[in-house]
Amino acid sequence: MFRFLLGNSRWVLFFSVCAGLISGLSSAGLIAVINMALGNEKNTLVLLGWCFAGLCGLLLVARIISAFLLMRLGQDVIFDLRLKLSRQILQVSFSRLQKVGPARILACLTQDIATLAEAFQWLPMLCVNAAIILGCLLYLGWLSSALLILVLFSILVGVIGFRLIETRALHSLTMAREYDDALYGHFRSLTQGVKELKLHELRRNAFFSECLEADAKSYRRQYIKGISFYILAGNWGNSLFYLSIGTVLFLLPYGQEVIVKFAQVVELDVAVLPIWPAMKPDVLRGYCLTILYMISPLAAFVEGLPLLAKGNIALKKIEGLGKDSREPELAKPGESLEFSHQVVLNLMGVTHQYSKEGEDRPFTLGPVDLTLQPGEVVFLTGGNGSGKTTLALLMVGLYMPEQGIIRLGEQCITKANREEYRQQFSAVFSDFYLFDSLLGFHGNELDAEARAYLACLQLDHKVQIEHGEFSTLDLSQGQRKRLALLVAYLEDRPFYLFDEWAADQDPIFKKIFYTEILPALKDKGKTVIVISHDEQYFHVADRCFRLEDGQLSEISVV
Ligand SMILES: Nc1ncnc2c1ncn2[C@@H]1O[C@H](COP(=O)(O)OP(=O)(O)OP(=O)(O)O)[C@@H](O)[C@H]1O
Repeated sequence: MFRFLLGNSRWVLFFSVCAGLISGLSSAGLIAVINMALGNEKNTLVLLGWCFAGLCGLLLVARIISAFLLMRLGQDVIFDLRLKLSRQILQVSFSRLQKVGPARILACLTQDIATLAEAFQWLPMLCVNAAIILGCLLYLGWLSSALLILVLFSILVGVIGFRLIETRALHSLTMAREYDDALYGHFRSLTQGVKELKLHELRRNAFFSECLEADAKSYRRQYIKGISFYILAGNWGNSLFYLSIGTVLFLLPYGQEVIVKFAQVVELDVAVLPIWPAMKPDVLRGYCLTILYMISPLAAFVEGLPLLAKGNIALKKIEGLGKDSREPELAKPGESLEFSHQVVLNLMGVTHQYSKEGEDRPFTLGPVDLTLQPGEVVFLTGGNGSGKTTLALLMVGLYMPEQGIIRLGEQCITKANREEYRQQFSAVFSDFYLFDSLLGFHGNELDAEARAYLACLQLDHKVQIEHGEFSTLDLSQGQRKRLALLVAYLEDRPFYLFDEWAADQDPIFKKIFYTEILPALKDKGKTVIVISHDEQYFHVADRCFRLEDGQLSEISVV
């Protein structure tokens, strides 16, 4: 995580770490002053008092600066990450996005970024506590090098033990995070499939116990395991410090006596023994004070480590998603090309294949050869799973042909102009999405124009439009589709695609769609592709095509 922060804003990190270090050193200075004041005469107390006040001030300012800078940095990074990830998702190809899956994307955008935010919030305290510990160690070294070695040894043993336990903790927390993805998938099913779940008790019970509860339990088990290891590791580190105080206070004097006696027996000069600290009372008092002072920042430091670990796991997940969805497909400025209106759309030998693991015969669409003239209304029919939507996605540029070429007028569609190409299409898919306002539209006449279309679509008694915002989206499926058609009208593009648009309409409006709306679009010179099963209206089409197992053939319209 530090590496990540370093890559994002090294100077802010540098200043905040410096401020953190100053605060830590001031803390150590405070202990030194307290220790001196405890053992000193009254005449030096004034000077020590001033030192104490100065250090308190410095400590306060340095802590505030360090915490503020790190908090700012953390929030800036999260802001950038949120936007970067969302931008990347908007730029990546549709097929890749389908492979990544909505549950994983949602889990990253909500859960992982929130976890990272939590870890960043804790980061300032981590730095301040680390600095206090460092300052205390420096003071210990100044008091007695032997005591410093003893404490460093305790820390080393503590760190080795901690790392050994932490490996297991990290493994469990990583596993817990994997269950999060699965849980997000179940939460989607819970909200989107609520009708089906409510209607079928056995399905509801099975979904609850076999999917939701099972994965929630696995998550809980792994999480508890991970955090328990951290609790164990943290207390192990803490107890080592008490052990080192006990050693110095109670064992060393006794050990000292033993060694002195032993030196006398073997006639050895005690002074030549290499590390033999002269344990003066003020050194001992300073040592105990410092260790006791260190214990709470150390405990806070250790308590925050699981948060840091979870932050790291979240960061890896976000980076993983970023990597899996990295595929800059927008054309660089200057590369995209303008298309002229009223041009021929040509699909030449276009294919697309879905391959799934374990599937013996993957679905293949094509090769498709199709030419659409401006102002032509073309119907596309075929059985379920025959490839109609796949062909539609290829036509509108959401899928890239694996083989073959798409030409619009004189231009072949490539990566460089695909974004521009897609802007030639207005589409209402069978799984369309409605935004609650007319995003991306401007102009003073927008509301008036939209209201006129609302009246045409017989929606004006249900929905109002004010400043480009729909008054409600709580409509029937057929009404929502009419609203989606309104948005497509406003887009006013050369190509229109309707994927089973009429399927949810009543017979009266179905008739209006086929006999009034489609001809009106044709009269305006639009090329219209209609996926439909309404054979009674096939005569409206200029040409009609059928798809069977991915193979396209023209059929008679009468
Ligand atoms: N994202 C996907 N990943 C893998 N296979 C897919 C995917 N989408 C569709 N398929 C497969 O491709 C085939 C064609 O699907 P498509 O949605 O194009 O059919 P369709 O003719 O529109 O069907 P329907 O009339 O039921 O909407 C199907 O066999 C389907 O299983």
